[in-house]
Amino acid sequence: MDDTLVQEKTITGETADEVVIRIEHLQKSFGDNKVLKDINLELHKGENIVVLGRSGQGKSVTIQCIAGLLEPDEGKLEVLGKDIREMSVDELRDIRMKIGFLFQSGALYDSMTVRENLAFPLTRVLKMKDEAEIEKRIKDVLESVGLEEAIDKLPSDLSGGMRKRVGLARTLIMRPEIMLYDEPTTGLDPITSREISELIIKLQEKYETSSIIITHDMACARIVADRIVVMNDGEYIATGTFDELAKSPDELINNFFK
Ligand SMILES: Nc1ncnc2c1ncn2[C@@H]1O[C@H](COP(=O)(O)OP(=O)(O)OP(=O)(O)O)[C@@H](O)[C@H]1O
Repeated sequence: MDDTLVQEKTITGETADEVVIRIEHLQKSFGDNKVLKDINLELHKGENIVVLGRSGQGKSVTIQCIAGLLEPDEGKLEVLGKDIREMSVDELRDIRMKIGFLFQSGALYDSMTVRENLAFPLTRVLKMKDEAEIEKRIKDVLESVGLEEAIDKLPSDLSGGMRKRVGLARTLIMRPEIMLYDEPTTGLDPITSREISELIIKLQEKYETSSIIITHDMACARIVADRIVVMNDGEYIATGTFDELAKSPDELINNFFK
């Protein structure tokens, strides 16, 4: 495909489906460091977008803005139909519950068993009290990630891949509508990485989430991406499918696929 076509194809995608995240002219600086210069993106319901870009380009900063962990300086950032910058504290808290954020580390509590790690967000955040319902949700989500047998184990008893699965389960147990993944396969061997990538797709279908996935793992990108956006110098400079971008004559884009 002609690269110009890829470049000109709108970063906002082409379907008229429901938009769950709409970003327009988003900017974010840290002191003199202008990290996000002009970010524009639409994530549609059920879509998986992968963000590629060299280190330090602002990929994580963008999703931290979406998750409400960082405040943008300028621009529009609509999540599930409402601008995050205009939300009250209560609205922001409600929207955060609809966003699942999977960090690189998975961030499990080491001193808690898998069951306790999974119960924690239900009792502390959702304020659930019905123990039978809590146990049901834990077992259901563990079955989804294929880890029923690990329920009484501590994170230290699990492999890196298993910890990732528990991290995924802990995010999904909140039944988020949107999933944000920051390098979900980092530190895993290629086979486990592939298993996690396939699991991401399976879980997206089961829980009907829409996702933004930051990754440097091109095998993961190939498996999970409906669409890829390439970030450079504070902007998204191109979008397309894996195969479209892989054929781009633009060296900056093409380099990711070598
Ligand atoms: N909380 C913060 N305070 C100050 N500077 C920050 C903060 N968070 C990120 N930055 C800076 O923003 C820039 C982009 O960081 P970011 O982590 O988003 O990059 P990235 O594209 O995700 O990189 P990588 O692929 O290495 O994870 C970096 O220069 C970083 O130092």
